[in-house]
Amino acid sequence: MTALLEVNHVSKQFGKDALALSDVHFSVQEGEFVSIIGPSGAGKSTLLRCINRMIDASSGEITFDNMNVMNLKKKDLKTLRTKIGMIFQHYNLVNRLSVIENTLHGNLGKKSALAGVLGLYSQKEKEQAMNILHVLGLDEHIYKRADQLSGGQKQRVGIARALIQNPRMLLCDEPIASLDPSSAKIIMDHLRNISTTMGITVLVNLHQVDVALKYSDKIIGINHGQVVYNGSPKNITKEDIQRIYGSEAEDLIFDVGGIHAS
Ligand SMILES: Nc1ncnc2c1ncn2[C@@H]1O[C@H](COP(=O)(O)OP(=O)(O)OP(=O)(O)O)[C@@H](O)[C@H]1O
Repeated sequence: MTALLEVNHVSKQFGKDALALSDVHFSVQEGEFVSIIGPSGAGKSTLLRCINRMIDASSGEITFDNMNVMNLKKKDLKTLRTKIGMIFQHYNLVNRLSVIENTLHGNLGKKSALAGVLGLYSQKEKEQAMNILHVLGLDEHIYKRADQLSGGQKQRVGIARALIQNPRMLLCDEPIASLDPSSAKIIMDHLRNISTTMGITVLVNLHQVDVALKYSDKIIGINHGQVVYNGSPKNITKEDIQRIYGSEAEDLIFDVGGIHAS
């Protein structure tokens, strides 16, 4: 396997005092399913936002698909963003548009401004959208307005919108934080399936340690902006969870009863 994403010694400073990321270093292989876990304020969202250049890291180097992310100019930045599909906690759908229109919106980045404004999509694009919605179990909702869907259905539309870009990687920022456990399971199963059967790399921020351990090939544990665990979920120990979560760890260790102290 080759590394699709390399994060080398990346730091992010907000203002004078807030060091959100400190010398963060890890790589993600093509097709891997990687979860980033850590307590609130650890730097998980900041890290994802640096990877797709929603914000600029203060120092270090990020390489994605052989592109030097931190030095990209406008046109190449657009290319980067078509290769990285984003999934958000609050879905970020356009409520008044239908499921298929929201899905097709994922292709806006590849269109001219005029075609985008007029909502001009080819028959091929529409067929691709239908196929993706079918895979995600949304056949019967294709023409419904987004605001008529449940949270779990909305998140599946969010995934469809990301997939239509034909991305190399999905970046998912707390994709199940607003969902009930059964909807959350459906979303995680789809994300895992996307990684396994489509070969698309998945990098996901999660609050739920048990879910991260169950679905991931690799866990990146962050505490106070630093990577304190980088490895297989199979090898993670009670001490590792304590290092990642500090004082919050006791409750979580109870949650992940399957792990044992080293
Ligand atoms: N725009 C900003 N300006 C100043 N400080 C910020 C900004 N964004 C984030 N921070 C700080 O950076 C640190 C990391 O925040 P971040 O949102 O990345 O954490 P997180 O691990 O995603 O937290 P959560 O799980 O609660 O979403 C926090 O101390 C936060 O207050």
